[in-house]
Amino acid sequence: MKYITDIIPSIMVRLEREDKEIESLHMDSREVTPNGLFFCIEGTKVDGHDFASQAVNNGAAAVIAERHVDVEAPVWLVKDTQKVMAYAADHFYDHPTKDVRVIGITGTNGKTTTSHLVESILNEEQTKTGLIGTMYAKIGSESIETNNTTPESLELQQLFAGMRDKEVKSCVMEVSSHALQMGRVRGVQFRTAVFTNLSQDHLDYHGSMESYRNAKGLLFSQLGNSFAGELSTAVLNGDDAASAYFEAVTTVPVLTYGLSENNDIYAENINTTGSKTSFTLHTPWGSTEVEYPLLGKFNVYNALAAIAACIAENVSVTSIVDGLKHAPGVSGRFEAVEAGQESTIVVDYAHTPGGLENVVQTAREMTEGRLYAVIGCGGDRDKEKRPKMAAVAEKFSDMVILTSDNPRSEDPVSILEQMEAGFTGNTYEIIEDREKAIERAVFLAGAGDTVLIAGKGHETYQIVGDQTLPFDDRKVAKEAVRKNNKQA
Ligand SMILES: CC(=O)N[C@H]1[C@@H](OP(=O)(O)OP(=O)(O)OC[C@H]2O[C@@H](n3ccc(=O)[nH]c3=O)[C@H](O)[C@@H]2O)O[C@H](CO)[C@@H](O)[C@@H]1O[C@H](C)C(=O)N[C@@H](C)C(=O)N[C@H](CCC(=O)O)C(=O)O
Ligand SMILES: Nc1ncnc2c1ncn2[C@@H]1O[C@H](COP(=O)(O)OP(=O)(O)OP(=O)(O)O)[C@@H](O)[C@H]1O
Ligand SMILES: N[C@H](CCC[C@H](N)C(=O)O)C(=O)O
Ligand SMILES: [Mg+2]
Repeated sequence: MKYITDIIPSIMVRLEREDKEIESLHMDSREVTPNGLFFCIEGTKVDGHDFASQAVNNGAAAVIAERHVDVEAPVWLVKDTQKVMAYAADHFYDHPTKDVRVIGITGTNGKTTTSHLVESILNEEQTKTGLIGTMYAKIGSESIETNNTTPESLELQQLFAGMRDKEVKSCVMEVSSHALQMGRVRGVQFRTAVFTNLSQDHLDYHGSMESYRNAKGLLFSQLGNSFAGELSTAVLNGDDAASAYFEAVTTVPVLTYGLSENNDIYAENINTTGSKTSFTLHTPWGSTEVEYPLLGKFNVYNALAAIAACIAENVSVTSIVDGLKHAPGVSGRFEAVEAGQESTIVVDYAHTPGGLENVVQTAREMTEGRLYAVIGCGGDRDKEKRPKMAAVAEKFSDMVILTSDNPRSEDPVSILEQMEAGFTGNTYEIIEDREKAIERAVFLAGAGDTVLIAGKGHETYQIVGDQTLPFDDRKVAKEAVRKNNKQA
């Protein structure tokens, strides 16, 4: 049991307030339980202030709001409920990140992949680690469903508290630019913060590349001395121009990684054999050979980011080498689909021009025959990336099939027209139905050819309007091979 004054810094409160004992924190009126504290959040669809009375009817002891709401319970007025909620959650759960070391990863692409590499390395030394990201949250081997890449603060701090209770020593997490901008991670004590890369995404939300970058910068500007008095570390991709900004906004020591020798940590002699990559790793403390089961230059960066983060976390070189070697493939990231077909079929999560460029190039390099790219762009997301993704796919493939990828509330045909504007030639087809688009590519591809199906990766659904329908690129591709064999 805690009092409101125990969890809300007084400086954030605007007017006098009546203290209350509270047992739980809520941002959804429908989930409020007796003696809960309800935070009114203005969302994109509705305004939480309109649900304050429902929250009180459900037993809320008090309400935290940005403006007056007419309810039979004390109302505490604050400037920004979402940010106050983040601090309150950290206090409510008694600062879990004091005990759980948090490694935060931000950047446009590579967060999920890098976090899994870090997890694999940490598991060499720790029996139970935590992970929070796009696909799920994990406490040891227990997987917990999440909605967002970086959950809202209440869910996030609850996850950290669960980790602390289960004696998790370290947690690696993806920190999205949305989360940084909305303050979901305020109060989180990051020990190591990692930057992967910056390229275009989410301009619908951030407005410009500069404010997108600045949002990511919040991870580095909020780094400082940890509760334990230890220094935090900023791990930066020294080959990416945005790192100069992150270095400028942080006060903590910086460790850089990349392919150029100017970096503290860099790779040399990169080699690919079968499904494995190896390189010579150079660090200020010595050199060693590493090997891991991922392909592509972009994954060299992800491996280096994971290595640098683990060096910052004092993990031994032996564990780093072994952890990378034993790293499992990440679901839906350059995942090969095997259904006995003659062609190579790869499912990937590239959903930005930068991500797609890397992955199409990697597919091109490993393809002797023709490369077929099946791509789409999400609805209710950055519109500017649509023609750019089409252009990038056209540049490196022999044929592009444009199709739907979570059109959400938008007209799928209009999304496809916006993508089509990016083509300069005519080696493409437009097949709105994703299943048919995949079937078409599988039908066209023969021995030596590759079909790259990008955009949905691990997703097992297609969001059309407000319906979430089952859809898994891997299953559909397998079924397409089966149908194709039957017809032949
Ligand atoms: C734009 C955005 O970030 N939206 C998030 C937001 O939802 P919303 O704004 O639609 O909320 P809303 O439905 O309008 O409701 C407003 C408030 O009223 C409350 N409410 C609502 C109804 C009711 O009856 N009672 C009630 O109290 C809601 O609980 C909420 O507190 O709050 C939800 C709960 O935390 C989030 O799940 C949701 O993320 C949605 C799913 C989303 O798509 N977010 C994306 C843009 C996002 O955050 N992406 C990033 C980056 C991904 C990447 O890596 O590229 C991420 O971290 O996931
Ligand atoms: N370091 C990288 N540089 C460029 N592209 C990358 C890199 N790593 C992965 N990609 C591409 O981006 C896709 C998504 O990778 P991943 O899921 O690791 O990124 P993410 O940052 O977690 O994405 P999200 O923003 O959706 O959480 C991959 O499928 C691949 O195509
Ligand atoms: N985290 C990204 C994932 C995009 C995946 C793609 N399949 C889409 O729906 O646009 C986003 O929410 O923008
Ligand atoms: Mg991710």
